[in-house]
Amino acid sequence: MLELKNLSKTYRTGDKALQNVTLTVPKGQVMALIGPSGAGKSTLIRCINRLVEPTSGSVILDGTDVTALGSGALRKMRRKMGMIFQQYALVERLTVMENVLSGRLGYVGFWRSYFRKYPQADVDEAFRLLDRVGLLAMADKRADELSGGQRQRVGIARALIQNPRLLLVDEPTASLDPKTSRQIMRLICELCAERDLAAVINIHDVALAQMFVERIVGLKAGELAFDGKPVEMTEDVLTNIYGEEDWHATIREVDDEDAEAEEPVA
Ligand SMILES: Nc1ncnc2c1ncn2[C@@H]1O[C@H](COP(=O)(O)OP(=O)(O)OP(=O)(O)O)[C@@H](O)[C@H]1O
Repeated sequence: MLELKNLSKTYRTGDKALQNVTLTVPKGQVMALIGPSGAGKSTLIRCINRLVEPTSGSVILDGTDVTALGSGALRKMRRKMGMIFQQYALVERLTVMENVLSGRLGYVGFWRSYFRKYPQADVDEAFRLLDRVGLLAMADKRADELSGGQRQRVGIARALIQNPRLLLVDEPTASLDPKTSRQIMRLICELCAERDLAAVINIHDVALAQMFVERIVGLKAGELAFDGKPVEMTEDVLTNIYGEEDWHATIREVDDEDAEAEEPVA
């Protein structure tokens, strides 16, 4: 469904952030992207929706070469890619509902969105999504009244109201406590499963990635250094990606019972 072919990015500064990255993400697959700071994870995610222009190579989504699109077609294509950010990127003075509805901006006309006159179907869907992410009672609260975990749930609902085919998720749990981080990862993975949505999740926490996703890709200095299942993530693999350390405590013995024992999101 998503294909990256020899994707490379060299910034004007000469930094080779990505070098010949080739990988395919099938429909419905949730993939975690790990790697040390500066390995190119954010660059890769941003090259997919061309917030960063790749220097060479291509990004194919549902058979369309995203890298070849003009600006109008790119705008339409971006509707298919929901983005979830580390710092949530909410409009603080707007309500939870308004923030969720802003995910429809790519669909409704300028004046309609300017006057915040969203179609009733969008409003109904926003209520459904808020219910699903556990925030229905908060629909009228201002974003700046929410906790980090609640903000990220709004960010998730805003990405989903776009009705995307792919979720691009940049460090969704970096600002959250360990329990909330698990809840957010679980929610993202459950929603992807419910909607047969593919996701690329950029994440520093290797154990958290192992706990929830089915595939982990490791980047090192802009190149693919690992592509496999969570159970294949050994200490040697981590040493290759991050360098020499005692990785024993980081690596999690993954088994299905563990994942099932987690309590569901309230
Ligand atoms: N706008 C930019 N201009 C120049 N160089 C950049 C720019 N953005 C990133 N880089 C460089 O590209 C490389 C990859 O950066 P990137 O942010 O993609 O890594 P990352 O793996 O996401 O790091 P982190 O985990 O710290 O967010 C780094 O060497 C970085 O300095």
